[in-house]
Amino acid sequence: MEMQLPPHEGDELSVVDMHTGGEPLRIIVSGYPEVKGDSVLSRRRYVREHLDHLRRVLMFEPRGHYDMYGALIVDSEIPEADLGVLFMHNEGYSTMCGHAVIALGRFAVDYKLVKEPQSPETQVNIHCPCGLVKAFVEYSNGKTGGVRFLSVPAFAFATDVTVTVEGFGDVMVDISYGGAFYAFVDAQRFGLDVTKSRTRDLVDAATAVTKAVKSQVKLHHPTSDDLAFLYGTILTDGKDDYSSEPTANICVFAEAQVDRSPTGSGVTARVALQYHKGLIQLDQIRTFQSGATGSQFTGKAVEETKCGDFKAVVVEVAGRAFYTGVSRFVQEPEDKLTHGFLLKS
Ligand SMILES: O=C(O)[C@H]1NCC[C@@H]1O
Repeated sequence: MEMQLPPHEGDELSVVDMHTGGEPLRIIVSGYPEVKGDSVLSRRRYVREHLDHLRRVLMFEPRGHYDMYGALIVDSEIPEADLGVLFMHNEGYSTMCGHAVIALGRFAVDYKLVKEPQSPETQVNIHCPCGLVKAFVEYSNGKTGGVRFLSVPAFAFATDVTVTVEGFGDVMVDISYGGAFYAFVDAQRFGLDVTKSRTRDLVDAATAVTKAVKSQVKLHHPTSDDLAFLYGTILTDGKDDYSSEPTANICVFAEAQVDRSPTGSGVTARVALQYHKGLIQLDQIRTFQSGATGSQFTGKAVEETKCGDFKAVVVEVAGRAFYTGVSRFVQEPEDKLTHGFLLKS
């Protein structure tokens, strides 16, 4: 049978679906109207104000689900960028997404968004809302493979900050930036284990921390106010001292959304924190494992730098993404649920 849709009205939205370490990435390849703006950050503001209905169509049910993640390719104002990108999730638009960069690196080479691919690696410069991220995609015999990327300057924002968390009392957190801000807490503080506890319990604890930090700590980013917000909380297994063994974490971001991957921007922020605390040296590789799926990324600090007055590091994160399919989505005018919905949790 030929896979054609019956006659329908309206524009189609076409996507390529991938996953990185189990975390979905829906890459929107056509069907979006023009995204106005003179910078990637202003385009992020534009989609939030004018095109948010399309995020709900593509991320929410019946086409997506509570934990769906998306990427919209846009123009970049940086001449060396091969592409600009906006990230979307269940609550809005993030500023950095490492699992998406790993998938987009492969996608950009496979879909010819970069000039002549090079072996053994092809460089893809991806302009994320947080800045330019350089991805390096394994390429040989016409096939793409694993991807590593170099982060924007990442820095420990504050360590040992006490916040009062509803249901848990005073909790000490570290706050670090890896293209987005995260709060970090050892899951043992809540009597939880990131690899064994029920996901719902981990989400409840992490969400309570996020709420507390958002209301009790004022964040600041040296280059833009658009970047100065807490994206989520990462619960860890506390194994921050250098070891060749993997260390596990689980990231709860946006509106209690759970990352299936080890979280590329979270690994970046966690490496910056470990480096700041003197627990790792430059070029010392650590393996980070997702508490949700067991999938792994590696991370290492490769260079000292500055971000405003903060001492920062460039972090290299590596992982692998896979294609899962392509879809063409339509919206039938009579369909009352066409605009997307989420179940109340
Ligand atoms: O890998 C990452 O950085 C992301 N994954 C979902 C949440 C973060 O944006």
